[in-house]
Amino acid sequence: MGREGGGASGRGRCVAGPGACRRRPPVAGLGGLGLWLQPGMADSAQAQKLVYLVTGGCGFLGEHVVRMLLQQEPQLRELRIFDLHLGPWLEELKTGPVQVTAIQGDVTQAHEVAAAVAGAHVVIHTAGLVDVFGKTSPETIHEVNVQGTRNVIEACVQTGTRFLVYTSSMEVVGPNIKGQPFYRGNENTPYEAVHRHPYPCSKALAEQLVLEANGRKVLGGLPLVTCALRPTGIYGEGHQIMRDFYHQGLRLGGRLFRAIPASVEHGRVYVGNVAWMHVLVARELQHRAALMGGQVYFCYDNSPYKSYEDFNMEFLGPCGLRLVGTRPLLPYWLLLFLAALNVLLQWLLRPLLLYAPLLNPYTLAMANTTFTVSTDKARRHFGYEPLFSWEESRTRTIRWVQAVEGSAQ
Ligand SMILES: NC(=O)C1=CN([C@@H]2O[C@H](COP(=O)(O)OP(=O)(O)OC[C@H]3O[C@@H](n4cnc5c(N)ncnc54)[C@H](O)[C@@H]3O)[C@@H](O)[C@H]2O)C=CC1
Ligand SMILES: CC(C)CCC[C@@H](C)[C@H]1CC[C@H]2[C@@H]3[C@H](O)CC4=CC(=O)CC[C@]4(C)[C@H]3CC[C@]12C
Repeated sequence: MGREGGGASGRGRCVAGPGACRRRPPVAGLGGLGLWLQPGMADSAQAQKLVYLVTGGCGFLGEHVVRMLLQQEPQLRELRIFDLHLGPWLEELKTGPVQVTAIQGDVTQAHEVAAAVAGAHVVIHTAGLVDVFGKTSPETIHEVNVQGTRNVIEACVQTGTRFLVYTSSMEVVGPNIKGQPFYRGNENTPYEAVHRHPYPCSKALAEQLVLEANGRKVLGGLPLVTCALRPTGIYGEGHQIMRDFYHQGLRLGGRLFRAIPASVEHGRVYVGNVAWMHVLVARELQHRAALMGGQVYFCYDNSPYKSYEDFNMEFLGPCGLRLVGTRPLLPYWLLLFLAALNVLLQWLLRPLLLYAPLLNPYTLAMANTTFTVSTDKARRHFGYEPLFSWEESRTRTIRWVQAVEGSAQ
């Protein structure tokens, strides 16, 4: 099979700023819901010899990757979890047969990264600053997402780690600054990937670094094998924005008001499937380096194509919320005005407090631009099939929102 890349390669320009799977269905969830098997229940008959490092392992996606590895990767001997903030839930993982090593560290500190990477066979680099709300400065976003990734690559090269999986994002491709739709596109669909916002700029630069590092000689002389996964909007247990929408709906008397036309499709993927794809890719990269090295893969599953708000209602509806209106209640120009006002308020209030509402010109443009993915590249290259059906993904997410509600009372 020839190399694939091309169209939606995402090696976009930043126009401003700095830039035969063994399936074991998880049975219990995150955050004490007990939706997963106990750690280390992977088949002990298989040789446990590999050391994995997950950066950002205490984040929304990272926690799912960590739990999925413990459950689905039989070759695991040691799992290192590197994060700026370590979660208390890590303690419960330390009782299983796999050695779980929690490392509090900062990806922007090259020596901390090198110490964590030394001796690891595989690195899954999910750590990143996900900020499209203006909470952090563009410089900090660049430092964490780009310099942090550079540090991870250099650590692999210096210490002899050969396999690196990078969590990129659909945002590396788009939506672009022109708001052009990307309708059911794949990794080769032509699209003008031009960004202005610091977050997509940083993800595009970091992805480029990772892909360009493929083939570099690591300590010992063997080549580094890298690839990048590009999730669309991730949802599922632990999704902070879903929680915010839920609480906002409760405050508004069980109602949310439609802001986006129902016809705008937004790509979404369940966190368990994104985690599963990371586990599979990390495993198969070791066997299919020639095919998979230097490649990008969108993360996809069978979640339906819907608008951002209609999709959220799949979970918030069964939790008692209602989306009011079949069309946006406010005209687009007014939303844009309010979004611009929020930017002004953010700037004015900065010396006093951090004002970072969901609505700003960037998030409005994101939510208002069709961006959906339809591809089978991951299936063809490494046999990926979603581990969770849409029904399971939906049920798990609803259960989690209900538990959030319960714990808030
Ligand atoms: N949430 C989403 O919809 C999507 C996320 N992604 C990517 O997935 C990755 C994970 O995102 P989420 O889990 O949503 O975010 P998150 O914020 O929940 O997790 C990121 C983790 O990285 C850690 N981290 C941040 N700065 C760090 C630093 N300097 N050193 C060490 N650790 C640091 C954080 O403490 C956190 O635990 C990110 O790289 C993000 O760009 C990609 C597509 C969609
Ligand atoms: C009130 C508004 C009219 C609606 C706001 C919705 C927005 C907060 C979200 C709409 C699209 C989301 C982004 C999208 O899913 C792609 C993403 C990929 C990432 O890598 C990180 C997260 C995000 C930027 C995601 C963030 C929230 C939205 C902008």
